[in-house]
Amino acid sequence: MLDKIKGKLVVSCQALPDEPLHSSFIMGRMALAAKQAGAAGIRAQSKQDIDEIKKVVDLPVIGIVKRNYDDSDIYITATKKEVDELLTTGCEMIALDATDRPRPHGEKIEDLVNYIHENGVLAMADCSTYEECLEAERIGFDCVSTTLCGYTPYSKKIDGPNFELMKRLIDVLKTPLIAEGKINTPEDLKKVMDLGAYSAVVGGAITRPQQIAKTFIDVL
Ligand SMILES: CC(=O)N[C@H](C=O)[C@@H](O)[C@H](O)[C@H](O)COP(=O)(O)O
Repeated sequence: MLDKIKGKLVVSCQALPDEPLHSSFIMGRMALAAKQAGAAGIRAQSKQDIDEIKKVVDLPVIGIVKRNYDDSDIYITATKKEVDELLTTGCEMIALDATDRPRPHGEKIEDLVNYIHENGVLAMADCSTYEECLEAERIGFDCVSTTLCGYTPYSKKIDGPNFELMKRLIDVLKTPLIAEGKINTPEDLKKVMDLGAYSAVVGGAITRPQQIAKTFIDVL
């Protein structure tokens, strides 16, 4: 999968239950639209959505399951239960929260990564800081991403992509850096790829119409 997405765009097709497009059928059509536009991969949430997407497009999929737990703030593929759900889908890569926060039931990130690898699937680390990306590389993730930058209480919140963080990471990591999070324009995407990102994931700016409509309404 990593060869297929190198230098190319992955489109995240997600709509949670509280979003207007929440529907596996619609996520499948979003994935088809992304494929027709030339996307090299899809990032998707939930077994149901991934099963549908796999029926409609033959692109590699980064799978996640978002689920909240009472004993942890981690919600992106938090435990083995979510990994097991994803392993039934045939997704090529599983992304999981790799932030420096306790996981539900005291589960350990190293155990989850080993388990994913034992099942022949790649593992992507969704991180929020420089240090977390380095630790993810040490643990043995196949690629690391900036997905959660600005979404942990201790990471820097900015409106667009954190170019500075990406540049610092690209300079030191041997593991591919996937740029993800708040890539809101084609210019943002060009910039992260010019910095040396291995690949990039764009979500809301392509697949969340409520977010896209707001960018127009906000200028009025
Ligand atoms: C923080 C979090 O939960 N991010 C999620 C991770 O899968 C998605 O909601 C984002 O859409 C995805 O990361 C792509 O980012 P953006 O939509 O900004 O292009």
